[in-house]
Parts: sequence; structure tokens; C-alpha cells
Amino acid sequence: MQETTNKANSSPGQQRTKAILIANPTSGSYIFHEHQIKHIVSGLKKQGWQAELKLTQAGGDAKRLAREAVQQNMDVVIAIGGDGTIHEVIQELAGSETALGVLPSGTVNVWAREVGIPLDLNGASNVLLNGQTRRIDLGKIQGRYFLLMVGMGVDGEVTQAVEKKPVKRLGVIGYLLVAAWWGARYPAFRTTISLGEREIKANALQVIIGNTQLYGGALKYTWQAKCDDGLLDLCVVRRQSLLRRGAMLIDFLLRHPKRHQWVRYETGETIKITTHEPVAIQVDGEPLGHTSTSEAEPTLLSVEPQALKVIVPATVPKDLFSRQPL
Ligand SMILES: Nc1ncnc2c1ncn2[C@@H]1O[C@H](COP(=O)(O)OP(=O)(O)OP(=O)(O)O)[C@@H](O)[C@H]1O
Repeated sequence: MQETTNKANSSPGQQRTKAILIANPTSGSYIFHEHQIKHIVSGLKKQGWQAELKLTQAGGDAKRLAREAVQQNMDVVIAIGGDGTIHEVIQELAGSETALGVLPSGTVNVWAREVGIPLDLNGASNVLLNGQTRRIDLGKIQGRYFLLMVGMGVDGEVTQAVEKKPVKRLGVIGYLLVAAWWGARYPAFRTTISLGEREIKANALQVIIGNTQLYGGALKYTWQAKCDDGLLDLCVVRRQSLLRRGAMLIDFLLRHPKRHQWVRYETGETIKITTHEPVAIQVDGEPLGHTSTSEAEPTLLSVEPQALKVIVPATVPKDLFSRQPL
């Protein structure tokens, strides 16, 4: 049963839904779907929406356009692109009444896969019209919001290695090649992590802090995360030999219960991290510098409960949400 309808489907006499669609024309599959997207915009208008399509011309444009949309009290900003475009948009939607809608046209589309937004654009536009609106938490690191996760270690290196390199044009295959290279040769790093009173010292291959569960479209490192529980989930992947790294990867790919043996898993509202050497960070799949080596000024992660309104399918994965719809 549909739990909450969007304004466009409300009874006659109610206000029209005001939406801006922000499209990244360089994202994964956009060029193949340009015509279809224009058709969807017309369809939304026929359903009574006030909808305008805007294209980005460079990185950073989606953030600027989202800021303007919030200033204009838009009901919805629809991100047409991948998780990178969503990441830009949420920086401005955070704390506002403007909801995030998604027409996925990125390479991996982790958020869409996570909540069950269909990867075909007609199915996704149906979610905009007939889905439900929820409020979810956002994570924050160094002044940047994140919707999905932050990774430090192997994935941080992979993200930074791929960024602006020709291998990025290979899409998922490019990432997998670089990930295999880094995953096999990456040395562990020493880290100290504080969650309130608890302190963890570890030799880690990777530290993942998740607001949600899905990672890279296939794995789940923070498999107990709920996106509206006011907590971040922490998964510290311990150092392993090359052979055991392979076994660990298989456990994670199969989502086997014994994957727990490879990691330390915790939750917390704030997480402070220092490493002995600077370690590369990625946030929602985008590169973000390196960790702090200073105990006086650790890398700080926090959660902003209920910071973002999102339009998701009428039925969502139960284990991802802990609250009722709006
Ligand atoms: N017009 C543009 N030209 C160049 N880069 C852009 C443009 N618009 C957005 N970007 C940047 O492109 C990057 C990737 O975009 P996006 O995430 O939408 O696609 P993707 O990488 O194919 O998908 P995914 O993140 O799901 O793998 C983002 O960092 C964004 O800032």
C-alpha cells in the first residue's frame, strides 16, 4: 500500500508541485536517454507539475542550481545523473523543505539501487509521481554532507587514482581494474578511532562509515545501517594477507554472515579518526583529501538527523528505515 503520496497526486485545489530537474549530461547513460528525459519532463507537466530541466556545464553547477532551487522554495530537486550529482545537490538541500528526487543515469547509481528506484527512467519517473516522501539523516565530514558513505584506505586511493584519468571513461570496468590493483597491493594503515567513550586501535585496510548500507552497487560493509536512526555505522576492515583478502571479498560479495569475522563493527553519532600517515578519503564516491594525523584535530564525522527529504518508492527495503513515513 502506498504510504504517502506526493503533492502532485493530491486532491484538486492543492498547490502544484514545483520541481527543478538538474541533469549532468556527462553522467553514465545520459546521452542515450536525452529524448526520454524531455518526454518525462512533459509527462510531469501533464500531471500538473511545474517542472523545468536545467543542464550542468561543469562540476559544481548542480550544487549552484540546487541552491537556487531551495531559495525559490521548490518542492523537489530531481537529480538526473549518478551519485556524484546527488552528492552535489544534497549539499544545498540539507536542512531545507526541498525534497530530493532521482532519475538515475549514472554509472553505478548506488542510492537508486539502495532504495529500489528503478534504473529505467520511466519506472523512476513513476516513483516521483507515486512514491512516498521520507526524511532521512545525512552524514557530515569536514563540512561536507554525505548521503551514502565515507571510505578511507583502499577505496579512497581508488577514487583518487581514477579521478580525471582516462581509465574513468571505462566506467565500472575502469574502477574494477584500479580496485583490483590497489586491493592486492595496498598496505594496512594504523588508525585510532573514537566513538564517544569507546576507542578502537586497528591496522586497517579500509574504514567505511555508512549512513546507508550498499557500497559500490554490490557489497554491504555497513549492512546494519538505517538511514533515519540518527547514527552512523562504522566498519573497520582489518589487515589481511593477500590470500585472506580474496576470501574476505568473497564473504562480502555473498553477504555471508561470517563476514563479521573480518571487521570491527560499531555505531555512533560522532566518530573521530586519526591515522599515522595521511590516508586517502572518498565521500559518496568522490575524492576528499586525506585523513588527519593529528590527535588534537582528528578527522571528524557526525550525523545530522532528519536533514534531508527524499522521494522514494512506495515500498522501500524495511531494514533500511527505522521510522514511519512523513
Ligand atoms: N557538465 C558537467 N561536466 C563535467 N563534469 C560534471 C558535469 N556535471 C557534473 N559533473 C561532475 O561529474 C561527476 C560524476 O557525475 P555523476 O555521479 O552524475 O555520474 P557518474 O560518475 O556516471 O555516476 P555514479 O556516481 O553513479 O558512478 C560529479 O563529480 C559531478 O560534479
